[in-house]
Amino acid sequence: MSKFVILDRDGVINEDSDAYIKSPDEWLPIPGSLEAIALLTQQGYRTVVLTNQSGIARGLFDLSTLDRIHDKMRAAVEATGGRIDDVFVCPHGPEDGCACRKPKPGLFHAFAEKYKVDLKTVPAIGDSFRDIQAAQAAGAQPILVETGKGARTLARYPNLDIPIFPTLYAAVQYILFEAR
Ligand SMILES: O=P(O)(O)OC[C@@H](O)[C@H]1O[C@@H](OP(=O)(O)O)[C@@H](O)[C@@H](O)[C@@H]1O
Ligand SMILES: [Mg+2]
Ligand SMILES: [Zn+2]
Repeated sequence: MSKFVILDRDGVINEDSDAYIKSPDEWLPIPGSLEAIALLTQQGYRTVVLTNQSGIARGLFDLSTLDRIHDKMRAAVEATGGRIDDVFVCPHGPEDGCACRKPKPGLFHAFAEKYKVDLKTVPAIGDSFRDIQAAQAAGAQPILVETGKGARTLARYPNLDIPIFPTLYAAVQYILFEAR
């Protein structure tokens, strides 16, 4: 039985921007995040990314640019000894009423269906409140990191009853410790 970890992208793996990540050049890894994914891979975990990319619907970048951003992300992770097994994207905007834009759980359901996984066994690491909401709606195990928008999330919701860590690396160490 494969062990999975779900990661949000912007603000967890790479630096986020209020102006969106619109090109491969704007995609910059958060210090320690590539090493955190490598640690998961080396410990036998499969890593999937679930990400809102409303920049597509907003016309800020197109799907081929998003593919090039993800090519850069995968290459950077692999160069550090890790692997990203899959990426699930919501390309829609807030007004599109789709089922896949977090905080809705549609991306989680698409992942669980494709890999035949029981989501209650899967940690889901994010920086935004909507990441936590989507994980809870899907029955996964939400974890907040304070990178990206995480510090803002924690300031706005100081009483979150979920594991909270300063970085992805710290969150991965917690996951590995809990699983021993
Ligand atoms: O954190 P993930 O899900 O990987 O991606 C978030 C991005 O799609 C963008 O999501 C936007 O939210 P709106 O989509 O405009 O509400 C803003 O928060 C941007 O700053 C952010 O870069
Ligand atoms: Mg994020
Ligand atoms: Zn969507």
